[in-house]
Amino acid sequence: MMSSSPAVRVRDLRVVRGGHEVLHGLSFDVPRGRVVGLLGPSGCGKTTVMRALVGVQVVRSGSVTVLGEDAGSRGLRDRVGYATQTPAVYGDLTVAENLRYFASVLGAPRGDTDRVIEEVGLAAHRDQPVATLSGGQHSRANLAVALLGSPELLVLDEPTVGLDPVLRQELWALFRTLAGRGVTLIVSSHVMDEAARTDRLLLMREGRILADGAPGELRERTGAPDLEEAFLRLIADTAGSPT
Ligand SMILES: Nc1ncnc2c1ncn2[C@@H]1O[C@H](COP(=O)(O)OP(=O)(O)OP(=O)(O)O)[C@@H](O)[C@H]1O
Repeated sequence: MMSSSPAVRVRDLRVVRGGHEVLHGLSFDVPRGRVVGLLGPSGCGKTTVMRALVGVQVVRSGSVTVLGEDAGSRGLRDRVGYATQTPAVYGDLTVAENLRYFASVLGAPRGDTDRVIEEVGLAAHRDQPVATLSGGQHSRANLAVALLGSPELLVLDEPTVGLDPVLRQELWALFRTLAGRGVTLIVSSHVMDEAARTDRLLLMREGRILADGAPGELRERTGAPDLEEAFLRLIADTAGSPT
C-alpha cells in the first residue's frame, strides 16, 4: 500500500559539490507522520541532503525516493514544502502580498494565505513589508510559504534560527500539530536541545549518518545523560572503530 511506504527513502546517496564529495553514500528512511531532526555541525551536509530531497541537488549516485516518487518529480510539486535557510520571500512586498504571490505560483487555494499567516503567528504583521520585519518574523514568513497548499512532506532548513525561546517552542508545537495530521517533517538544526523534541534523529557528521534513532534510544545506547553528550560519545566511538 502506498501510504505504508516511508515518506523518504534514501539509498547510497553520493553528492559532489565544488569538486569534493560532500555526501559519502547516505542511506536512511523517514517514516510518515513523524518529526525527524537532521542534526549535525555546520558544514556536515544537512542542506545538501535537504536539496537532494526536494530534487534541486545534482547527485553523483544513489537514489532518493519521496512519497513513492523520484525526488524532484513533477507530481511532487505540491506535495512537498521546502523552506530554505536564507528566506526566499520578497523584502518589498508585505507578508500577505508575498503569500498571495507564492500561493498563485504553487496553485494553492486562496484561503490558504490567511491560514498560514495565522499558523506562523504573523497575523499582526500581515500588511508589513517583509524588509521591515525582525529576523525571527522574517524566517516565519519564509516558513509560511512552505506551509501553503498543505504539503504532505515539509523540509525545513534551520527554521528556528534567530528565534527566541518562546517562538521556538510555538513553532515546535506547530510542527507537532502538523505531524498529528499526518504530515512528515524533516527539520534541520545544529542546536542539540531541539533534538529532544523530535520523534527521530538523524545525526550527521562530515557527510555521513552517524546515528539514526529516537532521542531516548540514542541516549540509552550511549549511556549519555543528554543528547549533546550522546553525540560526542558517538563521534568518539566512530573515531575509535575501523572503517
Ligand atoms: N555551492 C557549493 N560549492 C561547493 N561546496 C559547497 C557548496 N555548497 C556547500 N558546499 C560544501 O558542502 C558541504 C556541506 O554543506 P551544507 O551546506 O550541506 O552543510 P550544512 O550541514 O547544511 O551546514 P550549515 O549548518 O552551516 O548550514 C560543506 O563542506 C560546504 O562547504
